[in-house]
Amino acid sequence: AKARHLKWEVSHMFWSPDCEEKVLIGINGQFPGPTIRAKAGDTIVVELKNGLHTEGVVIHWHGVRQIGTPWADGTAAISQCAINPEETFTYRFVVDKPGTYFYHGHYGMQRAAGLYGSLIVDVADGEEEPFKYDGELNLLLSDWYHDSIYNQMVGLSSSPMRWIGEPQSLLINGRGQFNCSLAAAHTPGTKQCTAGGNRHCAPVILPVEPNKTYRLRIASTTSLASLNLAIGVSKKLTVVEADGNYVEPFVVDDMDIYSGDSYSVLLTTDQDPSSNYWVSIGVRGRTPKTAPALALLNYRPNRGFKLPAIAPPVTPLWNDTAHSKAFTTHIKARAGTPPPPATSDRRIELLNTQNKLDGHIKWSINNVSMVLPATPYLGSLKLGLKTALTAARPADTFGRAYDVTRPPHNPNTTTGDNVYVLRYNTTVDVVLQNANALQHNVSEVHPWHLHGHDFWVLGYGEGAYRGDAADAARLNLVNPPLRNTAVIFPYGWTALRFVADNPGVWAFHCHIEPHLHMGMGVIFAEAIDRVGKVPKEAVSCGATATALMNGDHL
Ligand SMILES: O=C1O[C@H]([C@@H](O)CO)C(O)=C1O
Repeated sequence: AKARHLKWEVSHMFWSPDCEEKVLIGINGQFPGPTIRAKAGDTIVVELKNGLHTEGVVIHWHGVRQIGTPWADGTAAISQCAINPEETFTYRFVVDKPGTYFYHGHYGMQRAAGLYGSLIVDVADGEEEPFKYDGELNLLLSDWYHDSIYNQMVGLSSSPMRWIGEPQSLLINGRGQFNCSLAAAHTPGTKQCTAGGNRHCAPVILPVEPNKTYRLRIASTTSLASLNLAIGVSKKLTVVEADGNYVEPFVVDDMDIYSGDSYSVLLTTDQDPSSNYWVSIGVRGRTPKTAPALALLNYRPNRGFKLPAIAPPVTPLWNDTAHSKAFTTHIKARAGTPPPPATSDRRIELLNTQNKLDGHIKWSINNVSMVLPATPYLGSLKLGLKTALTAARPADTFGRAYDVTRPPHNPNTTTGDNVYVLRYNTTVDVVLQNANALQHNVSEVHPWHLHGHDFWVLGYGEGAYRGDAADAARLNLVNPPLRNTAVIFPYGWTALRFVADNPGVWAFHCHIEPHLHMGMGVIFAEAIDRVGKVPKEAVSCGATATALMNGDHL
């Protein structure tokens, strides 16, 4: 294992990810940010300089559990102070598990402004992956809005709310095409994009040799969109990894990818090699208003930009929920994955509702919408500051009387810290309960992401969770997949289990950027008494703060 030192500077830059010039947040002049490639057991050291002029920044290493380093999790107001302009903060953490990961901003809506990149961890020297392949292709998926995140955030917190709407473009490795199609010949009413050039929005070309097996690494950092990916004519994809955990291999024609998910799938290039083929990414779960993203699977020695004669594969209809459920529930842990403890010590049931607060629209968990504090929890809880927690502790249950099939009877909500205090080494069950939003007959998809852990996804159910024998019978304790992101389907529930064995303060939230911004999350404060020495620069800001902590005074 070795240490990999990286020097990064975050800055605003002009960029044209979908051929329209906008301002986004890049790293070292690149968008997406640099790909980190490491081996399991390596230590990653990122010296991150904030080159934004007037706002803080942090970076979260999505899927890295940060065992023993909770201050490196990169969550503003939770694990650290936002890094001020001109300041440098050093992230130092171990990537202990091979897999497909990514990193992204975790302050305000900076992820949606383009602050993200890939993080790929290979097996340690001398180890082997449990499947074989000849080459690798990396697809980092995102969605893109022409409105700045400042416009978006002001809209979301205005009364009446101005919803961000659907994205203008979907991006593959930071590239998309707005107002034109690479496959215009097959898409009536669209104009053909110019394919070539080295512009920011030039299409992604994925070079392959015929009759080989490729590992596609796919991750989604979308702000809003749930996605589906399909490739070429013989679409067979073998799913082998999810969120940095091996899964029991299974074959699909197309696959769903929710924001926060990552996968590896194996693709055999056994199509007629005289042609190139389309990789198509479409929107699921919400009425799409965004054209599919296309990339070219380039069978060598064809030219990269040789357009396929056949149409792009059509991804399933956005509201074919049965198709989505079939895919998601197919995912099982690969043999050899540790099984969950047979029982839990605590069950936390979290009702997800859309609510109103003085005319503003919020998302609430057990009727409390999360707000983050001025002082990061990791420091304030470790020091036992009386001001660290504001409200009473949130409830572990929402009661069985709530009707999840209708808009909330009383839509009024409050705000709070939503901090759950977890005892060391306890086994915690979380049941995420979906419900009807404010509008009648609307219940949305929400992908929930947990920091600091993988959880076992024990099962999914329809309607209200009752905690009775019938619900218990729906849980898989034999080979549930280990993941860090799990979706709740409309009007359904999802049950998760994890062991609170990683002291720290961990966010658990909807990975839809505007929903988190509207309060859709909770915090797990886990065994704070066992958190090691927190670096001062994580939880105090600037040299004067450090000096004061050293006992100096003004
Ligand atoms: O949070 C959301 O708000 C809108 C809608 O419910 C109100 O405009 C929407 O689709 C969301 O996901």
